[in-house]
Amino acid sequence: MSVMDRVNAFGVSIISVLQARGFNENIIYAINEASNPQHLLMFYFPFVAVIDSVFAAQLLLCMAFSGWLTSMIKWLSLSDRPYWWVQETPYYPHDQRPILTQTSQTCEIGSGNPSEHMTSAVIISILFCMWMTSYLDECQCKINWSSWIMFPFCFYNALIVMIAQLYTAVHFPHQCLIGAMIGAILVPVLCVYIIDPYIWQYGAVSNKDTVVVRVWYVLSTIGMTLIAVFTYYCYKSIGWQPSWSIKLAYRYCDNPANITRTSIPLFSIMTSTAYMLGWALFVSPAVIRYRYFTKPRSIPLGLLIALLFLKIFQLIEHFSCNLDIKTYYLVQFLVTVCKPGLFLRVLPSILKLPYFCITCCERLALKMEQ
Ligand SMILES: O=P(O)(O)OC[C@H]1O[C@@H](O)[C@H](O)[C@@H](O)[C@@H]1O
Repeated sequence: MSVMDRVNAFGVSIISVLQARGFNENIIYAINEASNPQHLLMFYFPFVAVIDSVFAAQLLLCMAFSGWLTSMIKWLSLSDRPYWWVQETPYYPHDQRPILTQTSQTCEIGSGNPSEHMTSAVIISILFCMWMTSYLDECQCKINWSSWIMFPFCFYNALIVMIAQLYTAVHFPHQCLIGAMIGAILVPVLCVYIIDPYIWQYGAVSNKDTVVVRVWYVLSTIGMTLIAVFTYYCYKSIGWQPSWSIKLAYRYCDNPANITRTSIPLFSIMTSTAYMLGWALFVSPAVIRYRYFTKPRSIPLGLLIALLFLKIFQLIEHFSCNLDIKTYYLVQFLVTVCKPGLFLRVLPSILKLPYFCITCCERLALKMEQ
């Protein structure tokens, strides 16, 4: 028995205890959906962008980079998920194999380590706390005990998502902990060394032309894409089957209709690099002009337009999902690259339009009166 088998078996015992205890499945499903990395970028990001472009820019890069990193680690770690491991492993004697209940969210098809849901949950929690702290500072509401709320908030958020992930038998506990750790390390590193210096123009980037910095970011994204492609073909050349986990998922998933093509690491890498490219192309220090305290801006109009954009993306998704897989990926890639431009450049400018029109009308009326 390997150490990994023992760790996995310990995880299966925890999952069995949770499943035996029973939870409200609708709440568990909602928690998993709310921490789904694709949903965070697809739905949270546009609405966060309406409120605060700096928060949105931080969220976008942290999520995109973590998507790329976790997918790469998944490829390298080649790790199992509980729902198929219990049925495959020789660890248990035949008559003592535990039975894990499967739900409609169990059949994830990528390899299991780390949990991307956990990374996303930790990222959004920490960023939200950072944003809240800055908001309270701005409102002169310096609350000394804010850290007493913020840290437990992040911790309980992570714990709730971990329980939901374990309950659905998608991950082992250690995979959740590794996912959480990645999120907790990535946010400070990316914010302190990349995002904030660029947006607030301090440190090494402050002496450089924005265009030069942007070119560097684009080249970095291309480099990361090449690393992913290189890893993929290196693996293939040594006889690794990228589809190994997909085959296991189809073999052991009770209802294969629950398997979605967007849950494979390749799709996650494609969307992550597209978001990073969009970030490199469209994020600039100008995003500080559109923050929660910036006036005058019409937030209801912003929310409406964000909904409209989302509807358009849904339609594109609807029509492109019948295309062959390569064209589908290409369409998704192009749409994803444009999203940061739409939500961080176009949308904030539109929010100022009603006030601009009112000011123009007032000036015109004043002139006519004179
Ligand atoms: O590693 P996890 O938490 O199981 O997440 C895997 C995948 O889960 C899917 O539900 C998401 O749509 C993907 O974006 C994600 O890559």
